[in-house]
Amino acid sequence: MSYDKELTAARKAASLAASLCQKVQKALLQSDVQWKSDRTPVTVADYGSQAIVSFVLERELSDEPLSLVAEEDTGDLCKDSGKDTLQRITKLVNETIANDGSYGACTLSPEDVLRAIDSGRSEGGSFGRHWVLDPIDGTKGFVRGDQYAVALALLHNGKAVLGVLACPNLPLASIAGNAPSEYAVGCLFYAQVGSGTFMQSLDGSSPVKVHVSDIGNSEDASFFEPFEKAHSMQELTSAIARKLGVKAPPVRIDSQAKYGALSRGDGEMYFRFPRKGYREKIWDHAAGCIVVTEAGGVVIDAAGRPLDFSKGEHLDSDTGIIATNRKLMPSILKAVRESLEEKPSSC
Ligand SMILES: Nc1ncnc2c1ncn2[C@@H]1O[C@H](COP(=O)(O)O)[C@@H](OP(=O)(O)O)[C@H]1O
Ligand SMILES: [Mg+2]
Ligand SMILES: [Mg+2]
Ligand SMILES: [Mg+2]
Repeated sequence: MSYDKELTAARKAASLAASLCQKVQKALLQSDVQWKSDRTPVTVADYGSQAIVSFVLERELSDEPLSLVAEEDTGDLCKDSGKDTLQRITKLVNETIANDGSYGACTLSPEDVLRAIDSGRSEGGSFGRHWVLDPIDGTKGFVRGDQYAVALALLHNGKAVLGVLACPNLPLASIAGNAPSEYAVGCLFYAQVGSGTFMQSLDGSSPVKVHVSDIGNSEDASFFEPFEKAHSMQELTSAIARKLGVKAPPVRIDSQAKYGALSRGDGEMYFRFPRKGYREKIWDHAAGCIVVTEAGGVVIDAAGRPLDFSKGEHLDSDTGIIATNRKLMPSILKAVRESLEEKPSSC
């Protein structure tokens, strides 16, 4: 089955949302950053990006009802204290749509923006088609001026069938070994089931097909992990790396840009071991997962099972998530199993 039409819409939606985010990141005011009840940050760009993606998908795929599972909701924007923020978001969204030019003189009211953001309340599930959106994955990286990604995937009967990652701050050249890059930044990765993974610049250079690294000896391999210490147990990942004889230091960057970098072979492994009690969300992995698997990689949980996106907004991965190539997977799983057995249970 082809998802070409949906992929074209998704690439446009993610690119337009990324242009809104780039504009905000350049002039980010402290007042643009709020803290949600779960003590994680959200900015006008997270909301604006979600509104843009929802608007574009509705317009480009108007022949089917939109089912969107997305991270943000309008709870805080509907309060009196959210009025100014909503105005700011509405202005950003309308400027972004006007700059794009392909939707004529269309302008959204604040109520339209609230509706667009709240179209992301679908539960998803194992039947039918559901879009999955993280409007800014890596908000902490975004606020810090580092890596972040607009991550959009389509699930069909619980399986990711396409994924797009817009990574505005990711260099077009390899970031292997944290290489400082004087190259242009801004990558768009996209993949459709059975058709491989492609990368182009955000300003639309011709796409190149990408493939994960072919390195089969873990001593020659390097790994990505979250920048935020709170998001993954670095003591555990360094124990795993030691067991594998990895010499290179970890490359720590925010967001699913890690999946993008891995899909083009900048590194060979991505380890993510959240602390006990944390439940992963599907929007943090659906797009990155298919970008890596269509590039010839594998994405599994610590028990070696593929990620299951069919159970609503949560991923019930076992302990941690690993992305790598087929050659390295067996030795990684062995090192993970041994390291988990040796890990003090307090972590
Ligand atoms: N304690 C925790 N453990 C693991 N992941 C967490 C976490 N707290 C937040 N996250 C998730 O980590 C994501 C960022 O991934 P990374 O750590 O690879 O940059 C965040 O996405 P958002 O920034 O979209 O909220 C958030 O969903
Ligand atoms: Mg968040
Ligand atoms: Mg996220
Ligand atoms: Mg997010």
